[in-house]
Amino acid sequence: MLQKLSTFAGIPGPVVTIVMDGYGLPKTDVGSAIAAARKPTLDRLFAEYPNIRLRAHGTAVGMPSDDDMGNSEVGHNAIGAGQVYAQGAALVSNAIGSGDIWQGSAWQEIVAGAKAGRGVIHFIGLFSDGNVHSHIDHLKAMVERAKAEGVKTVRIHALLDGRDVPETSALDYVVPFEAFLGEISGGGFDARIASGGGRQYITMDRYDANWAMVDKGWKTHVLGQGPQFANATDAVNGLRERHPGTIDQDLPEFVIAENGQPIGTVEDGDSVVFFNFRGDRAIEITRAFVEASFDKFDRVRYPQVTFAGMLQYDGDLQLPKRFLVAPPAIKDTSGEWFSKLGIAQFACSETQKFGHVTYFWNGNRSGKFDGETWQEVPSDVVPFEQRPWMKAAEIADAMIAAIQSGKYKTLRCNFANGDMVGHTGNFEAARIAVEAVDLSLARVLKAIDAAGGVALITADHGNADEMFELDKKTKQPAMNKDGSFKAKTAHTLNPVPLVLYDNVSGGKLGLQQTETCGLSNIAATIANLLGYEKHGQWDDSVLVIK
Ligand SMILES: O=C(O)[C@H](O)COP(=O)(O)O
Ligand SMILES: [Mn+2]
Ligand SMILES: [Mn+2]
Repeated sequence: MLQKLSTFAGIPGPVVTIVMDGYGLPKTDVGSAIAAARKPTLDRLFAEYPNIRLRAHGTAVGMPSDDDMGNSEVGHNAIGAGQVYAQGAALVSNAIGSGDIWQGSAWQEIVAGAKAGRGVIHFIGLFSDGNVHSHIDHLKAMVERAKAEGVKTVRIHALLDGRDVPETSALDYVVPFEAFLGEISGGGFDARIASGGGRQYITMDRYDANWAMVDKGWKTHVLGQGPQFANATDAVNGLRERHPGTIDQDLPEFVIAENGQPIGTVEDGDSVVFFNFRGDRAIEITRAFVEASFDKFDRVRYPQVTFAGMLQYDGDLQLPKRFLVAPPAIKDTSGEWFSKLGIAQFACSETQKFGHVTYFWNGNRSGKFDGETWQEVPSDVVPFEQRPWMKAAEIADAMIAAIQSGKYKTLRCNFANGDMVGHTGNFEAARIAVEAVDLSLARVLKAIDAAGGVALITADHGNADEMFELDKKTKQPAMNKDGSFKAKTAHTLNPVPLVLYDNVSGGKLGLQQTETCGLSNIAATIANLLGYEKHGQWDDSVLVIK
């Protein structure tokens, strides 16, 4: 059990953690939608309350290197668990580096399954080096290994990124990869890209927000339905011509065909690897492949395949049963230990981030701990630049009601705006997104004051803080050929804030800035605010008790 602190009895009211998704602290205001936003409440918080910067990227959140940006999965894992675990990106690259992945039963079954059928392995996944959901080097290693093991045919179904990497960078990946596939093919081995499309258009929906995307992905990858091209390079060029101004993540589907016949439909006896390591956007398509009875859309045809995920995407639901690399086993999360103390906990977000503030927060656990209440506000199903306020007001409503109910000692929520609108690359919309969060924050803080509580206001990684690619030399926004600024849709490497909103302790509490402090220091800080020592496994608290 967590011990009581001897020096501090804890806050009388609730301790509320507010995650402003995608709200980083940039080095320069140039290109920052946050700096451009009118945000009186946030400005007041930074001017008047204790606040520090937390590391939210790279090794501080379990990524392979400090060149890797943070993301919502690893960020919420670190916040909720109070610890840093090596994450999917690092685990897969280590397993490939050591060769352990090839010895595992899942890879061997994939190869054996293909050989027992037509000799075909399909690899479906996000086609970039973003390292948030996948890495193209992992795909390359698997194609090489498949050939070495005597597999005859490889078909790749490439989801174009432009969201974790520059927004129109698809050809930077497709052209060299098609060249690589050309070189490695021959002598009875044939590896080609067979289908694909923008990741926000097909296949990679999450949290049941829009199954129609997955339906479209199935029709593209499995049934081979869609506009036909001779190869993926032609497809990207052709789709860009037909849909001017559309960025990679939103490009429609394409199918590679020969003599009018798609070259890579999925058939009985094939093997299929979904090569993303991250779970949120992998679960729905995985379900379509592994569930015998399935009612989310009409699959038309349900090929009997040997299916594996790069990781297991949901440990509780064992989805999928076959996976190439074991996910991190996250233990002793704050949710679990607060539950053991009998502390009632409330978690809320809108659909797009609901799993982040529940499942990821609790160490990739889909069930609730005793005493937890979760509330999901349904997200709009529109391009978010069209509704940048998203559901911030409704999340605030839910939080205020939960605070006023007096039932909960800790509450947490995620405002998705800075991140989801940041990913669109639309500066003006991102500015409005930040303003929407500011308005909602003001309302929640009022309710916290009335309940005698405190808030920790933070973020899981940056995004809206850099809306343009900056020129490395001039530090000014980089330009497209037509003179417009190059939009940046990806997360940033910037630190995030941690503000202690405290009108209760009379100045007794503060925050300690250290060189290494990061998201994993938040759980212990919450424990201290509740009047408890941290769990032995958690990273240190940054709370100062004067
Ligand atoms: O899935 C996405 O939308 C992006 O790749 C990463 O964003 P997230 O980590 O904030 O979800
Ligand atoms: Mn996020
Ligand atoms: Mn994001």
